[in-house]
Amino acid sequence: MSGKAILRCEDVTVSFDGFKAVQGMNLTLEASGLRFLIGPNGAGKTTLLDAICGKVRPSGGRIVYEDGIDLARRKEHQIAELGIGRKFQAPSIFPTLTVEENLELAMKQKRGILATLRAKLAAEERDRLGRQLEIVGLADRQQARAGSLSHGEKQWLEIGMLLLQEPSLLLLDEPAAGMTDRETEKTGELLQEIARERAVVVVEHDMEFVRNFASLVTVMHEGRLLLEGTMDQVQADDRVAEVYLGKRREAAC
Ligand SMILES: Nc1ncnc2c1ncn2[C@@H]1O[C@H](COP(=O)(O)OP(=O)(O)OP(=O)(O)O)[C@@H](O)[C@H]1O
Repeated sequence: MSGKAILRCEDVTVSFDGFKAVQGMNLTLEASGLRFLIGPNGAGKTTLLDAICGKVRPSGGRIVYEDGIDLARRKEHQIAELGIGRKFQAPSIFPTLTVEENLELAMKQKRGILATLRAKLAAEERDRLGRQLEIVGLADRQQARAGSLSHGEKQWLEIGMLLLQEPSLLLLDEPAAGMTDRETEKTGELLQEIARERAVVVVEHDMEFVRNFASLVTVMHEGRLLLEGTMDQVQADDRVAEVYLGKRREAAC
């Protein structure tokens, strides 16, 4: 691995009433790039993202961000302010507002001002909003009510809203779930694009999606790191086949 790490999970453990959902997990992320996090159900993938964004507190280990900030000691809102964005499966958009208004609100949150929607955006901000609409492919849906968007478009809008907060690290849970094939492809392309300038971690079950868009894959099993590598390496690994792909094959029978 080359480049500078933006995040290092060192021996991270998360317990729920004594049950270790994550146990001694290690993960290093560079400042940019798309990382897929895979593993069978219950492997601890979502819990690891929850620990990084402060939704749950690790019982052991360190989560070191940038130049030595230990996230395990920070509160969820502080972690968000440090530049870590989290997207859950269900989009949290305002359905009665337009696409543009949703993005405006996201931008104002970044400024930390509870301005009304009527407050004029500075020209520079307007440009940024326009660019964001282009990036997430919603330029022609700007005036549409968010509630009227397709499932895929809603997900992209939320990604756009998160990007306006200028995260250095973006964590996403199955962003393409429930999407059409075309939407899934667009989502993969979007993730690759946004991962040029920031670290992006995607928890994913759709192996075809991972195969099409992953360069580096981290496999978790029973709360631990099982393997890290390219999708080819992951697919060729017997342990992965046993714990993950094998289980999937059995399930499909
Ligand atoms: N709040 C909680 N309280 C108790 N147990 C939990 C809690 N959250 C998760 N777990 C347990 O921790 C384990 C890991 O769950 P987690 O959701 O992180 O796995 P996952 O790899 O994301 O799975 P999936 O792919 O099915 O979403 C599971 O056994 C789950 O039941």
